[in-house]
Amino acid sequence: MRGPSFHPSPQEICVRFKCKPESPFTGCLCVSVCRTYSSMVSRVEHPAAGYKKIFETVEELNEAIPAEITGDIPSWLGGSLLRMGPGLFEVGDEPFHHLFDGQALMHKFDLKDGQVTYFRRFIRSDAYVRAMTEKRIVITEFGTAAYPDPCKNIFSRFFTYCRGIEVTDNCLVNIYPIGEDFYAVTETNYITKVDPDSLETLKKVDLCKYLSVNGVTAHPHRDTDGTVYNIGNCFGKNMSLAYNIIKIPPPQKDKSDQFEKSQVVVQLPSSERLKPSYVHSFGMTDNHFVFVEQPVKINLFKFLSAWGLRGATYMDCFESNETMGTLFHVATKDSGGYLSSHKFRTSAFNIFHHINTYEDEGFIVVDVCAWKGYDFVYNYLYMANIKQEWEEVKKAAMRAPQPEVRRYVLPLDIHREEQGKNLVSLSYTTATAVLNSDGTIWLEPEVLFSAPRQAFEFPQINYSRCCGKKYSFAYGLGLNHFIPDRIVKLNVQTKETWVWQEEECYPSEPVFVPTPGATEEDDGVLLSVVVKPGAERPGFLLVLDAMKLTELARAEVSTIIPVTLHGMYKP
Ligand SMILES: CCCCCCCCCCCCCCCC(=O)OC/C=C(C)/C=C/C=C(C)/C=C/C1=C(C)CCCC1(C)C
Ligand SMILES: [Fe+2]
Repeated sequence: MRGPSFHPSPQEICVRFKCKPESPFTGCLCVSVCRTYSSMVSRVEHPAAGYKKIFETVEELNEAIPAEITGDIPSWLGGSLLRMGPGLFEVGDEPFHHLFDGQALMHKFDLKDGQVTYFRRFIRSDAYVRAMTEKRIVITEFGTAAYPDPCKNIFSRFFTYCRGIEVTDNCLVNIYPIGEDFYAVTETNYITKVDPDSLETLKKVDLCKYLSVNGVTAHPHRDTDGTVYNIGNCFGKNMSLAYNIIKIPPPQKDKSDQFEKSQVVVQLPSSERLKPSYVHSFGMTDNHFVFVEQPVKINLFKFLSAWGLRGATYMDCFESNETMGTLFHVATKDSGGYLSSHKFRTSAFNIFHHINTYEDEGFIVVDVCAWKGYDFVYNYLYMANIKQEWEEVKKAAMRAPQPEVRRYVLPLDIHREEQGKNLVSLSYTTATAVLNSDGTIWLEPEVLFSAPRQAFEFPQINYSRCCGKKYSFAYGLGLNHFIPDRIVKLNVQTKETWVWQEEECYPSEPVFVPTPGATEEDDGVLLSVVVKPGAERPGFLLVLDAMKLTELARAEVSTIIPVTLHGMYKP
């Protein structure tokens, strides 16, 4: 299998060994050893279906375990890679059905003095603790319904329903700092304070106590002073619907509670009554917020009524709007003004991750990981889909929306007399924006990367240097029919790509860590947790040179590490 799978295509050369494509695919150095090549497109097949292992339950660890290192870890790299993901995929004989349901497991690779250790603990959320105590799924998760306790009599079961549904606090999606504290998060109103050293669960915080939001994304933005911005749905009084952008200030001199000082800074109206769009991330430049209102909708009527129904889940409340296309909203950051005078529109796509957003010569450039069409991508992420045999996995992904990295360009200064013309005059992009007679602006993107069923997802950038600024490099996880099987670097200016890939290896989102004092944007390393199921030590922390995407080191442990979604590096 290995030869054909890893050989470069005729347009590519192997960056490590400079092998040229040969026909047939044999006898080339890169066939047996090359792990890096200069194309994004994967031709790797997974007939052994080793990826199933990353979706299986593991036990937490009582103490950190040592890793065996090969290669050289840069001496300046001392800190912790913290990551979140599902780690318990069933409770007794009750399975969690969706990828985003498993109970939150927090992972930590510690790097210190050339040594690496690995540790993991489950978050003691109410969802987890009660599942462990009652030995059943007690709290409804994203795609799995909790059923009432069969031991309770009919009256107490009735009252359980009448109390309404308990919103999940299963913080499996991400971890980030607020002030000096660290929070594991999902997308509901509950975030969980954790100790990043011991991985202990410290405190559950209900954001509804402080802010008018029903939940916030797991992808906040952070200013250099530590101010945290985020966006969430708000189902207000009289069913008024909005997307609220919130601001949590940095630690206060008087040590007062930051949450007490948090506030809604911008309110963006929902384009459809009773049906706000699902929001997973947003863009932030030095002066603006950008929110993309996608055709994946939360039907509030279903949301409020479905909870009374036996077996309903969050997934049951989503629906697609087949006619609205996709809307871009822009708001100013400082004065909290909403630029409502212009409506930016384009055709339908799903969006989960913004890559970066910046201002240039009076335009806002918005780079995103897009999935074409209005069909909800999460419909394809049920465990029953992604744990199938490889041929079935591929068949299911054929029907799903197709991924593409896109650049949209929004003009800020618009004049009525410019109707029908392309308003984008940036020299380096083919993206267009045309003013219509009804005052709306129709956007067409520039495609930065596209290959059938090969996604560039879970994007990362050199955040501290480039967030909100013109930049060159994005790093991402390559999904092959939804299976994560490579790490990719994309030059968003030239569209050049680099790939790290190894047979039977399943990596995670690559986290960029800059070299101290670096002058180049891509001077640093990428950290990714990789699973290699058949290996003697099947889990490892991979350290890549972010410039060349070549391996610097790996630190292997003798345990499988289940799939992780997002995380951070704590220096
Ligand atoms: C790492 C490899 C994974 C392998 C396959 C991945 C394929 C991915 C393809 C697309 C990219 C998608 C990225 C999504 C990443 C992610 O982490 O998503 C997790 C999201 C979760 C768990 C969302 C939970 C949201 C909830 C519980 C929302 C609840 C609510 C409503 C639905 C409406 C009312 C408000 C409320 C309660 C907040
Ligand atoms: Fe995400």
